[in-house]
Amino acid sequence: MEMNRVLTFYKYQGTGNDFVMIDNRDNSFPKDDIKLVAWLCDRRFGIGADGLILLEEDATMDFNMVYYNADGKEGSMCGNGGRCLVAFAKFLGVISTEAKFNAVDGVHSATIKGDIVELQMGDVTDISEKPNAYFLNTGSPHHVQLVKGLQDFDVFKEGSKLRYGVYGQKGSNINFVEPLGEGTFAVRTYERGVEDETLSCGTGVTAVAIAMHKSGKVSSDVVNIEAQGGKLQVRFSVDAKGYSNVHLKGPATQVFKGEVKC
Ligand SMILES: N[C@H](CCC[C@H](N)C(=O)O)C(=O)O
Repeated sequence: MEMNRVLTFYKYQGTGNDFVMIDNRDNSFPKDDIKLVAWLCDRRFGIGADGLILLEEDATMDFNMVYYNADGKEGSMCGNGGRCLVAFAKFLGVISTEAKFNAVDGVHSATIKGDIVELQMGDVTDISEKPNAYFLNTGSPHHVQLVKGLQDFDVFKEGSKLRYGVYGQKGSNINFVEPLGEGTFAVRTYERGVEDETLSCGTGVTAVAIAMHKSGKVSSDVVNIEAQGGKLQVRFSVDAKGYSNVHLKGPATQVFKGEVKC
């Protein structure tokens, strides 16, 4: 590491899924430095986060989102990170109450009111049914499995077993779900790229809501999810082609600003 560069960063969290945010509109961030990103995300040697996100200029949209998992590698879409980035864009004065931005899986629109960010996610048409689970892509790949006794469930052990054993090197994020009552589900997620349980996963929660609707466990087009780190809401439209107009809603908060030598 260079150690003579001083990087200004902001720390954000959305239902306990936390991110280092960097304003990279001047393109000064060394984007290919996997080791640097992994170190910034390290909870003991660095700042600590589930991921790192760059806010960049975009030719046609309000901004561009670049997302890295805590392992330093560029990840697929991150729903909570996207919501936090909208809050960061508002803080920077890049947007006011509405945003349209580019991310790795395409264009997203969003609205922000106070610290509540509602983010439109991609349409979902392919949902594969497995013996006792569902697999779908909501910007990131997600395995969704119903379990009993979720609070005592060994998410790390069972999650990593499925992540590597069933989905191989490329892997998948693994969500375990338990119904809590009409239209409400508790969810715990093992995240690929973090290789651990996180307190919340936005694309995961979105996948759970859609899979629960698909399986008939909920009939409403608004689904409430209680993640370990807080509550999120998912709504969608459904027709013969699949799920569209998918929205993920919940809080996104700035925690602190800092400078790091690297
Ligand atoms: N925490 C993220 C998911 C990141 C997906 C990532 N772990 C990957 O599979 O690349 C979210 O809120 O949607």
